[in-house]
Amino acid sequence: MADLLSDDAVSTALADLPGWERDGDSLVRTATLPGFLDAIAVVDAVAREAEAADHHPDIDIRYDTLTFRLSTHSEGGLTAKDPDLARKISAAIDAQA
Ligand SMILES: C[C@H](O)[C@H](O)[C@H]1CNC2=NC(N)=NC(=O)C2=N1
Repeated sequence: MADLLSDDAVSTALADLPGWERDGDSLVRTATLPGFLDAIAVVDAVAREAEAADHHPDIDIRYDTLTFRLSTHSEGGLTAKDPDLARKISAAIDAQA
């Protein structure tokens, strides 16, 4: 169980998450990596973080471009788990870019 974030709390979290935007009940980031294998390396790193957190993003893979979408399905919206995983996804992108 995790509390839904208020609109203000979401805005505050986004101020610290360059590249991420709110889309309704989701946080979304698209990133282009140097190539396909770099993109897959990011997906692999994110998969490990997601398993550790028991919180899983939707991931769209288009050659060298990844789109991550985060929401807490069990709560029907955004919780602290979403910006927490967004930070880890951004770190994985930065490590591979
Ligand atoms: C049983 C397990 O903890 C739940 O299904 C988890 C797994 N991963 C999840 N990921 C996301 N994004 N939202 C959830 O509500 C969620 N629930």
